[in-house]
Amino acid sequence: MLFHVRMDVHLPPDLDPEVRADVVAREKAYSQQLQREGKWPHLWRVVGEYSNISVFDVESNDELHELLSGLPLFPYLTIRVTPLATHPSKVPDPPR
Ligand SMILES: O=C(O)CC1=CCC(=O)O1
Repeated sequence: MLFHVRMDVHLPPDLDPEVRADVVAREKAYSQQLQREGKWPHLWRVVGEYSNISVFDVESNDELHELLSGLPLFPYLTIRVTPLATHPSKVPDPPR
């Protein structure tokens, strides 16, 4: 199941710089592990914003919720999830 996910990051400006660096480093490691596992196939920066547009490829709503709520940045995120379905006009991917 594919999900479009927008994450807007709201780190408090007065957050201790060491705490900030730690949570950002843990977020990077967590996201890169999920990318390697194929569960987070797209991660894009939104131009001019501290936000990303992502696509997750997971088995269920519950799995997506588990992955998102495990994000180290989760307490600082506004997350909007859009479930994706196949468009009827989509040309099939060529065989590999
Ligand atoms: O910077 C962001 O958009 C939040 C984030 C998601 C994965 C990551 O490493 O940072």
